[in-house]
Amino acid sequence: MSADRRPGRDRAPQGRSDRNRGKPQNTAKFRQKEVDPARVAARDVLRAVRERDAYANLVLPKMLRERGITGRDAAFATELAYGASRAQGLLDAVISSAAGRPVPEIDGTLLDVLRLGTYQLLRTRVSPHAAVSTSVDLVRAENGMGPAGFVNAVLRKVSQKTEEMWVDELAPSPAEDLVGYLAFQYAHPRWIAEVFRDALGGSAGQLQALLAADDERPPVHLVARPGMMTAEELALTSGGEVGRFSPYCVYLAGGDPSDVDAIREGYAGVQDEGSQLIARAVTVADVGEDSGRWLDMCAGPGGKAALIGSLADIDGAHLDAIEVSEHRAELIRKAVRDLPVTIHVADARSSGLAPGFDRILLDAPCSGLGSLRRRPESRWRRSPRDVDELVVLQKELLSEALRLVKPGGVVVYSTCSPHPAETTAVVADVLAEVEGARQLDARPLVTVGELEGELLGDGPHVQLWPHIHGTDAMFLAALTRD
Ligand SMILES: C[S@@+](CC[C@H](N)C(=O)[O-])C[C@H]1O[C@@H](n2cnc3c(N)ncnc32)[C@H](O)[C@@H]1O
Repeated sequence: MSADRRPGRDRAPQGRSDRNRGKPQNTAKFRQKEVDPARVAARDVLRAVRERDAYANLVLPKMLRERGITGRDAAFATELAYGASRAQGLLDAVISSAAGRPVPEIDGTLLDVLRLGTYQLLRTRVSPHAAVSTSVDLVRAENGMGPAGFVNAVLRKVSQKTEEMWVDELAPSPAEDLVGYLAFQYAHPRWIAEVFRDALGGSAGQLQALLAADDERPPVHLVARPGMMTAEELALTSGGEVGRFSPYCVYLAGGDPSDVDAIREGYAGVQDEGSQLIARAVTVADVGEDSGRWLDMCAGPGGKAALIGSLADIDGAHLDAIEVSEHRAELIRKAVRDLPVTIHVADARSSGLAPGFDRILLDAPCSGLGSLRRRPESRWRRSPRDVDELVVLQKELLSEALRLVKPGGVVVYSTCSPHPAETTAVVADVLAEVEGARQLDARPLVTVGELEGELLGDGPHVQLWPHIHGTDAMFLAALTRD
């Protein structure tokens, strides 16, 4: 067992000076108290993320179900686990300053609780007393009195300043390093803020609005499956509001989507409105005579394949869906049940499928920098190197898409990333290499509802943004070949 994983009671307590070691501790002051299940669950999620590289948005719902945590407790656990995961960089800087040591020198199990406590102090309306005392209770129950004293001291120090005061004290100066300041303030790694700035054309105001939107809890978007129910019906039965752009979209006001009857019955699903627009774009492009051969080249877990499959069903078309991972192919099978979709577990660069498709979606594997809101911890796990590897794959997949599409057919290239290296640069490089390939204006393909004019930019591609469109930062380009 590594030193880091040893149970707390075996360790020298952190934060106590050597002088105090071995002295009897004041047990009356720290009487054993039961900690509420929401905070325990949030602490356990942070631990799973830190120790096992788990995904918070997969671990938490399962944990809440297994422990029977519902209603307000579930909402509080979600706020704490996701909020503390998203804000990790900011929280760690504050903790490190208050503890007087770098975060890697703090025991992981204590750090999880310190992050939760600091999040409550800086970013929630929980009273400072409750934020500190429940954190101390959590640590005392598991690690003992000494570590509980350390956590108590650090959090008391954190509680002496507001978030704004900590940002002023610890962030780079906005006059000298505006991107660094904004990245710190809105809890993003600096390199990601730089990528966003470049994708936004350098505007500091836009960057601030984007980082702020990306630092919020995202709205839940539902999709009404075409041919099964309308968005109006879904809005009525779910208590949500019909979306501004996608004709299938409903904004859920709150609550758990799995409580919505239409979702349980398979008439609706959870899907970002931007993803809905991209799936729809594939089906509305002009391809001349449509023989009904449609292809989704990177289909797992099947959100867009399910929407395209529903529209193919209405149009009498058929969708082939390729996915390299068997596990994710299984998820597609569940998503497209009863729809005219054939799943192929294969590498889409060499699937063996015959060319001549009318419509192809290449929703490429990407860094996911456009959907950081939905994957709370992911911004702290990504690195610029991830992007370099993905770009090679994205270009190979797009070249293959252009080989598989019929002359005059359409290839929609999309990413849930606004990173210029994964979006415009991939398209430009492939267009330069593939003879007869051309870029189309993608804007008419997503001109729907209130989405038109300035909201669609200068073309020929379309970039959606959380702070402008309320969607994930999805990119789409439309290509064809002679
Ligand atoms: C961005 S996701 C697609 C999301 C999907 N369109 C949806 O809406 O649910 C990219 C998918 O491509 C798959 N993938 C990665 N490399 C691939 C390859 N060479 N061939 C086929 N699929 C691949 C990944 O496993 C992942 O499931």
